[in-house]
Amino acid sequence: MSKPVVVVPGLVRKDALAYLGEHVTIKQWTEKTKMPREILKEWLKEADALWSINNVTVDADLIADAPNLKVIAQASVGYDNVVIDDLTARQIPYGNTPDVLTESVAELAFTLVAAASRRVMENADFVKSGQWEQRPSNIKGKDLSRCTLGIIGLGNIGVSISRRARAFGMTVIYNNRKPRPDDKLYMVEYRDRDALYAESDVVLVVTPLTPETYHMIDKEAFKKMKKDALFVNVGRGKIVDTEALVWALNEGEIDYAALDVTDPEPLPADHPLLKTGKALVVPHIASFTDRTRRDMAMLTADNIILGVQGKPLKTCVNKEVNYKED
Ligand SMILES: NC(=O)C1=CN([C@@H]2O[C@H](COP(=O)(O)OP(=O)(O)OC[C@H]3O[C@@H](n4cnc5c(N)ncnc54)[C@H](OP(=O)(O)O)[C@@H]3O)[C@@H](O)[C@H]2O)C=CC1
Ligand SMILES: O=CC(=O)O
Repeated sequence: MSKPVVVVPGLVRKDALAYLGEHVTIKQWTEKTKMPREILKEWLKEADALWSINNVTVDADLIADAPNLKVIAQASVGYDNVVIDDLTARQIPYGNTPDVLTESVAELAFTLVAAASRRVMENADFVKSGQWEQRPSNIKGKDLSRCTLGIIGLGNIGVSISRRARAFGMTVIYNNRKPRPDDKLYMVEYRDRDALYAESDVVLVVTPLTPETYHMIDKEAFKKMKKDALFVNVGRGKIVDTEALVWALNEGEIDYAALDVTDPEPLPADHPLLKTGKALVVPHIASFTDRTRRDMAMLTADNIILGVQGKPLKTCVNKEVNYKED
């Protein structure tokens, strides 16, 4: 019997691909350029599974002529490039990779908080350029132990960030659409969004990107933050209105930004955000450690292998169509 066919429309880790290849036939786009959507649609006509990647919009149109598709999986927690309802309508389970990256993402998020609060990058640059003594005296640090961290999106990653913040002596408040019944366990207190902006020295966003969170952080939000607030985003770039962020930094509505995610991505080197001189930006690396990327890729491969066999995925977003154990 021939093996199921899995389409991989870009580069993914070789070790996970080798493992996947023991179970299925892989059809991979290996060009450096993005796979044209029409070619992907053509390949999907014969496919049993798709290993999606975040620059591909996965929707009803993409899979319209793919009658054999049994599963789609991607190596990320966020699935804002995927129209889940379109897959559910076709009874196709979608696997993402929660949990395995939580600690790595929290570590990077807290690294941004700590580095930005002491302006580590700028100060290191003064040393490198021979300006140890000439560094401006207005670049002062914040004592995190005297600061309140406001986390918007206290989910898996938010909780993990809150633990790190408490270890640094920070007070932690949070906002979700509704309070968590277990929040006392984490020693964090719920606030509505406006109260969180008003009280926080550090505002950190780690929600998914949804129609509700798109541009949730806009001019009005920045106006409600403290003038010396540090703003951190590890959720998705489009949760923030980037123009409003540039405005807020230039006008002194907030003090500084530290970002793992931006809109656009990649952020061009001449982008006005970088010209503010008040932003620490890293290129979407929060889960980028060798161990974690391996775990994410292996979990994706497992979800695909299970899916093509008609078995329940390990991690499934649209659980209502996840296959049932006999
Ligand atoms: N930078 C990076 O490399 C990475 C970024 N991410 C991003 O982080 C996101 C969160 O991941 P994770 O913690 O695992 O996910 P979870 O689902 O565990 O947590 C998401 C949290 O966001 C809250 N939330 C959702 N919508 C809103 C809203 N409108 N307002 C306020 N809070 C909201 C949810 O609470 P409630 O439902 O009660 O509102 C929940 O607590 C991902 O979706 C992804 O976009 C994830 C991994 C890596
Ligand atoms: O951005 C990364 C993710 O896992 O989501």
